[in-house]
Amino acid sequence: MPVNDSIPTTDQSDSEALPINELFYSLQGEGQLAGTPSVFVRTSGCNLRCWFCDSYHTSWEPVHAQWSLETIVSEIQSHPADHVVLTGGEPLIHTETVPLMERLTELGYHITVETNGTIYQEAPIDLLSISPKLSSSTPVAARDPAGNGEWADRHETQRIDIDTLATLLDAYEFQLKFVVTDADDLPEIERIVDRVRRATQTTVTDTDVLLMPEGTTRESIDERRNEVAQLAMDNGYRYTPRLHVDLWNDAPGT
Ligand SMILES: C[S@@+](CC[C@H](N)C(=O)[O-])C[C@H]1O[C@@H](n2cnc3c(N)ncnc32)[C@H](O)[C@@H]1O
Ligand SMILES: Nc1nc2[nH]cc(C(=O)O)c2c(=O)[nH]1
Ligand code: SF4
Ligand SMILES: [Mg+2]
Repeated sequence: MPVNDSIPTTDQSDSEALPINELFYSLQGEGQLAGTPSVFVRTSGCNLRCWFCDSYHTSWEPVHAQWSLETIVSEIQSHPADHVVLTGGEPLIHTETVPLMERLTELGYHITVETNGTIYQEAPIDLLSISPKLSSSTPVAARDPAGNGEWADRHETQRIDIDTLATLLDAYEFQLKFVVTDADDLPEIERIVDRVRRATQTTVTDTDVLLMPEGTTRESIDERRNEVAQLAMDNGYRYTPRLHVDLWNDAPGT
């Protein structure tokens, strides 16, 4: 999934440039702000390797061009939205996202950051959409999309960092958005939420916890939607759709 070739790439000495995989205008498909017109800025590179990653070309096989802060901002301004979603890959591995968020805040944008919750950056973030990764995301050999389980140990070691999660919750408005593959994920979600509650100063209500069905196509979401909705009801958690998948299936740039 290459980036838009018509955008000039910057020279490598630009200290605020970012590796951009794609930038597009859509409706926020997930979480509390689902349905909100938003510009998505997708950085490339990730410290984890979920077997199901729906952004394969930012994690398993990164593809990107270096875009200057000015280019990113002017591309954002070309769309009729006042919400920006910074995602990836893992956007917070890049310190250059901080000046970008500062500039966007000066311009009056609402900023959501989609993150796996393993990295803290101090930045003007309006909603931190944290998606802590469960053991069912680990790329064991049988589920490895690119190799033979070489990433499994590293992913397993890094995917949950309770202290960082607590720091993030204390710093930002947040949602905790878990990708659910089946009912076996629920005990682990409860354990993580319980550990985070004990580590943070911030109140985490059950409706701050969102369950989202795993799946990148209408067919796969159809298979899980009702089971995940029922699990949300049974536990008092919130359900979130994947509205973009319902609307546009797996079309690029949506
Ligand atoms: C590609 S990730 C990028 C942000 C960050 N690395 C993270 O994982 O939160 C964006 C969102 O898509 C979710 N996601 C990725 N693959 C998915 C899949 N196959 N089914 C459902 N959600 C998925 C992630 O959990 C996260 O909430
Ligand atoms: N429409 C739409 N909504 C989204 N919400 C979070 C996304 C992401 O990939 O982070 C995403 C995405 O890729 N598309
Ligand atoms: S943490 Fe996010 S970007 Fe990284 S592999 Fe998992 S879903 Fe993909
Ligand atoms: Mg996505």
